[in-house]
Amino acid sequence: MYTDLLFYIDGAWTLGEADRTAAVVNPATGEEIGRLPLASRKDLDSALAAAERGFAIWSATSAYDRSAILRRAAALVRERHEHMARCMTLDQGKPLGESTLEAKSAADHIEWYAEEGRRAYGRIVPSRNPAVRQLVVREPVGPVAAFTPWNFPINQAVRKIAGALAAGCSLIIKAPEEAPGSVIELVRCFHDAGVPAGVLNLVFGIPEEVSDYLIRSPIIRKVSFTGSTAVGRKLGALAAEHLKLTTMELGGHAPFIVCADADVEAAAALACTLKFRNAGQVCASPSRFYIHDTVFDAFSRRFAELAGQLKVGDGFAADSQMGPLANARRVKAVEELLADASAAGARVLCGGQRIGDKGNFFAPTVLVDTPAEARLLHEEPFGPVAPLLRFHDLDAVIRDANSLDYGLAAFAFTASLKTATELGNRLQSGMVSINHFGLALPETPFGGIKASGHGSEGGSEGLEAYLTTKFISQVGC
Ligand SMILES: NC(=O)C1=CN([C@@H]2O[C@H](COP(=O)(O)OP(=O)(O)OC[C@H]3O[C@@H](n4cnc5c(N)ncnc54)[C@H](OP(=O)(O)O)[C@@H]3O)[C@@H](O)[C@H]2O)C=CC1
Ligand SMILES: O=C(O)CCCCC(=O)O
Repeated sequence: MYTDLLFYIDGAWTLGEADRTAAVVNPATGEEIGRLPLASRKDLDSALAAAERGFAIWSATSAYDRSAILRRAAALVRERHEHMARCMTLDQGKPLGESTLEAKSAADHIEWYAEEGRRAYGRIVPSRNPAVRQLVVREPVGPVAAFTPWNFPINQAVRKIAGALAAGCSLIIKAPEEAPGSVIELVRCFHDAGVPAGVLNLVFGIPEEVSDYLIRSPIIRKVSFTGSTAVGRKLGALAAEHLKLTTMELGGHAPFIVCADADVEAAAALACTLKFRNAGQVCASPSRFYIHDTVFDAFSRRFAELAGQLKVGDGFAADSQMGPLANARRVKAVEELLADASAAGARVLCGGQRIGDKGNFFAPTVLVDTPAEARLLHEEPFGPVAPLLRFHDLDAVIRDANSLDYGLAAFAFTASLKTATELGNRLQSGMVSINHFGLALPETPFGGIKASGHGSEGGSEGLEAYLTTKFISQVGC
C-alpha cells in the first residue's frame, strides 16, 4: 500500500549512506509506517555531482525531446494516480478524494510545462549596423535546489520539477520528510518516462543541513522554496550571499471579503470548502473573514452550520470530509492561537478543540468577536480555524485586508462590477479571486508579494523562473 522510502540519485533508487533515519508516521493513527533515510554530506555530494552531469545532458537535449519525455511522465502519473493518492493520505492525512485530485492535477501541470518548454522564445533586436545580428536567447539557469513542504506533497513538488525540467535545468529536490511517499512515486514516473540519470534527484534529510549545503554549493544556480516566511527569509539571505536566483512561495493570511450585495449562500459554501480543505493547511486558504455588517448574521449562521456538519475522520474513510492535521506541531500551534484569541475575548461558534486523543484531529472551528490584537489575526493559522469579522465600508475593509505584511491570496464576494474591479485593483496580494475559486491552475501564475515571497509557479512565469537571458551580438557570418 505504501512505498519504499529511498533517495533517487543519478538515476538510481538508493538508501545512500543510511547512517540516519527518521520515522514516517500516519497522522490519523500516530503509528509509524516506515523509516526514511536522511542524507549525509556524501549523499548530497553524489546528488550535486549527478545534477551537474545531468544539466550538461539535459540542457543539450532539444526542447522537443524534453517535452516528449515530460508528456510520458504525465501519462504515467495519470495511470498511477490512485496509488500516489493512497500514499499521500497515508502519510499526510488528507481525505482520499483530495489526494486523488492532487495526484491527477500533477499530470496537468506536467503537460502544461511540457508544452510551455517548447516556447522559451528569444528575439532578434534590429541593430544599428546592418552587418550585425543581435540575438536575445533564453537559457536554462543551471542545476536547481528545490525545497518543498508537507501540505501538498505532490502539488508543490511537481511545479518545481516540471518547470525546471521543461526549461532544461537539472534539479535536486528535498521533499518533506513527514510526507515523502507520494513524492517518491511522482519521481518514479519521471524515471520511468526516461528522464536521463542525474537530471532529477530526490533527497530527504535534516532540512537546515540539506539547504545550507546545497545553497552554498557552486553547482547550484537557483533556489526554489515553498514553506514558511521565517524559513524563506533564512534561505533567501543565504542564497543572496551566494548570488543565487530564488523563487520564494511563502506563507499567507488571506482575507475573504463578503460585501453587502453578495450571494451569501454561495459565499458561505465556498468559504467553508476553501477554509477546511486540507484541514486549513493551505498557504492560500482564507483565514480572515471580513463580512459586511448587514449580512454578518446570515453568513455566520450558515458558515458555522456548514462547518459543524463536516465529517472529520481518517482520510481513508469514505465519508471523511476533513482529515487530521499533518503533524502534532500543528495541533499545538492551533491550540495556542485559539487560547490566545479566547483570552482576548473571541467567542467560539463551533468546534474549538481537538477530537479524541489518537491522531491529530481537530474540529472545524468558527470564531466571532476576535479582537484586532489576537495573534490569530496576524500569524498564519495554517489550521481549521475561521475568525469572522464585521466591516462597514469598503475603504476600511481594504485597509484591514492590506494591513498585514502577507500578500499571497485574497478572496471577495460582491454582485457589483465596480466593487469587484476596485477590490481586484486595490487588494495587495499576488492573487485575487472574486466570486469563485480560480487559483492554482497550471496555466496561471501562483505566487505572492510582500512577506509571502516573490516569483511565480505556473503560467509562463513558472517557466521564466528557470531561464536566464543571453544577448549575442554577431557580425560576419
Ligand atoms: N507556503 C506553504 O505552502 C507552506 C507554509 N508552511 C508554513 O510553515 C509553518 C508550519 O510548518 P512547519 O513544518 O511546522 O514549520 P517550518 O517553518 O519549520 O517548516 C516549513 C517548511 O519548510 C521546511 N524547512 C524548515 N526549515 C528548513 C530549512 N532550514 N531548509 C529547508 N527547508 C526547511 C520544512 O521542511 P520539512 O517538511 O522537510 O520539515 C517545511 O516543509 C506554518 O506556519 C505555515 O505557515 C508550511 C508548509 C507549506
Ligand atoms: O502552497 C499552498 O499551500 C497552496 C498550494 C495550492 C494548491 C491548491 O490550491 O490546489
